[in-house]
Amino acid sequence: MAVFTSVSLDDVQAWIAQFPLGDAVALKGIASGIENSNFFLTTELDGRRTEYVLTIFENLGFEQLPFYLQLMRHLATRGVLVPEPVPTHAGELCVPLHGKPAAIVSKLQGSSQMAPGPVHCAAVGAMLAKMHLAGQDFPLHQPNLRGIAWWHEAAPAVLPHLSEPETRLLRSEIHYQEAFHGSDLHKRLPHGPVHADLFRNNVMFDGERLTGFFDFYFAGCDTWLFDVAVTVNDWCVDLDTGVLDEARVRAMLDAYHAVRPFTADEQAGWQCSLRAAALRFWLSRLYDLYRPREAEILTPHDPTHFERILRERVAHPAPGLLP
Ligand SMILES: Nc1ncnc2c1ncn2[C@@H]1O[C@H](COP(=O)(O)OP(=O)(O)OP(=O)(O)O)[C@@H](O)[C@H]1O
Ligand SMILES: N[C@@H](CCO)C(=O)O
Repeated sequence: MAVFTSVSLDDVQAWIAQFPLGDAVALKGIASGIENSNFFLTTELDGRRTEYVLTIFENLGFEQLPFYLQLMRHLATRGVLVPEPVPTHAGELCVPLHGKPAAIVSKLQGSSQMAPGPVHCAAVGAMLAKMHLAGQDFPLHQPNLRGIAWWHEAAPAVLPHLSEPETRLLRSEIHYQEAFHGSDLHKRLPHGPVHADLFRNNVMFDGERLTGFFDFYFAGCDTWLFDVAVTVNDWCVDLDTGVLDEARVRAMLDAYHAVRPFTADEQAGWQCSLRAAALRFWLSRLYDLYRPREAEILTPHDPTHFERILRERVAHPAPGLLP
């Protein structure tokens, strides 16, 4: 989206007094993204101009936001490259603007790399491992809100819209994942705060230099392996076929492993996790496509892309976690 809530520079000039950022001197709506209203905000303090991102949360409430914003802050202070939320004079990371929760975070340099090569995948893998380790002592807990409990809620809403082969695939995969999620193996997988949506459009690069992960608003606690699987399923696929590109997979996994070595249990759970990650986005895209909407205008993402990826992961084993 873009901008659901319209905000003028005048509105922000009064509002920004609660932050230690000086004056607001420019505000520009950002025309991508589908969840929130985002703006580039320029402030001036002691003659120095700095750019930030102002986000107005359209669907998230004040009760969920501390997990995301505190997590970003926790990670930033441990050297993980993520936007750092700016606290108000009173120490709040999130305050109302036009009646909705809003936050100011630091602006990452660069742009998204939408045609990544092995060098980009290696940088993402290494930073992801660093992020998982840095999140280990994060004190807040929130489940992955798009995890298996949500799959059980969402499936009945989309099933009436599906063809016979789609219905069979969805039912059988949920059944398969219930067994995996209920297994002792799954309980032994290392877990903690995960990004859970680390797609190409949620990472910034300046050339080959990774400048940060952003859009933490699907983060939650889950297995680290699930996060790796979500990331591989987006960064390392041929977008037309869903087939994994071995060179990119190896680059990402080897770089991750060099920072945080995979366990034997993770090797055993890898193929199941790739399927879980494909199912999660197939289902959320179906749900966004079919659920009744109010006045909201959205261009839903294509669910068939993740149906193809899921069928591909079921049919062919992916490259292993270790070479
Ligand atoms: N901290 C940041 N630094 C630089 N640019 C940012 C930052 N946060 C957001 N952006 C820019 O704003 C755009 C939209 O942000 P984001 O993807 O978080 O929006 P969203 O509505 O949550 O989107 P999505 O559709 O991915 O859920 C990004 O593509 C990026 O260009
Ligand atoms: N990354 C998600 C969109 C929500 O951020 C998708 O591609 O379906």
